[in-house]
Amino acid sequence: MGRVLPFTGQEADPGVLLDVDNVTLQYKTDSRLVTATYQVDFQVHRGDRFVLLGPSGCGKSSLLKAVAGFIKPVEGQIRLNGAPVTGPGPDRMVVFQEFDQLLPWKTVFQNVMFPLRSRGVPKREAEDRAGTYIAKVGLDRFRDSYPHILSGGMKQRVAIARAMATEPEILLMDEPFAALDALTRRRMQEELLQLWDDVRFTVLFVTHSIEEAIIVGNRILVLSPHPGQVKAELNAHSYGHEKSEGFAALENRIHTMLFAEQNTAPAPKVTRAARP
Ligand SMILES: Nc1ncnc2c1ncn2[C@@H]1O[C@H](COP(=O)(O)OP(=O)(O)OP(=O)(O)O)[C@@H](O)[C@H]1O
Repeated sequence: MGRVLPFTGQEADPGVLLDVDNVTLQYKTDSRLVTATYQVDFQVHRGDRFVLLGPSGCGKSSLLKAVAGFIKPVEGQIRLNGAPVTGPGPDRMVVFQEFDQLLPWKTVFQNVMFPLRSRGVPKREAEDRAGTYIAKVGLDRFRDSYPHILSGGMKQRVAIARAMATEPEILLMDEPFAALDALTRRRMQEELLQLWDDVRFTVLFVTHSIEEAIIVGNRILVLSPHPGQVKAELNAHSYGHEKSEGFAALENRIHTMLFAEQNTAPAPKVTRAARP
């Protein structure tokens, strides 16, 4: 549960679930220090489909890992429900790009049950939840199948059902559809939006596809090339797969931000679209 924050002179926004506050992330290797992101700021509200978008190497995955609690910021702080993130926790679940996230010796149903039982969810409740979420991702007929007979898209559906069944505060998705063929990827994006309509979960979604960001996200954080800094935060809540004029305009705007301005230093001033 959220804790009471010390008075800072600013009213905390009660709608904010995740607060990434001035976060710099670095990796130390034997030969050098790599700055992955520099002073990144953003806030995710409950029910947001919040997308981190930027070129390869700008630190999107690093930010997601920091939110998951796998790496610690060298500057700034990450807060969930007002409490600092100090490590992994059951309030955050990650869905990765790889198809081998599932335990190959367990069936679909057992895979979805596994994190529930290891968190102490009583058996009956765990079975109900697993069944519900397997149905929500359309895999009822495959609940007793083993992962090796499933397609890449089906495996990702199981990974999503498994994460959602734990009912985390926030679902963290790291390019979950990037390894799928174009048609399956499109179908998975639609299914994710349907699932969101149904369950209204909060998701932090990493992609380097501008199109995917606009389709999946209601908010898009555009990051500069390495080291990632915030270029802009934009609204994209009203676009689906149909490419309207608005969709194309937003796509062009983001494209210009990411590519045409690549040779200019990241602007210190952040363009932040007001929440609708
Ligand atoms: N374990 C690590 N050790 C050292 N450097 C790392 C490590 N992980 C990532 N980096 C570096 O940090 C920077 C950001 O990497 P990150 O994977 O977060 O970017 P990304 O935007 O997710 O890229 P991509 O879209 O290609 O996955 C890159 O320069 C990368 O080489």
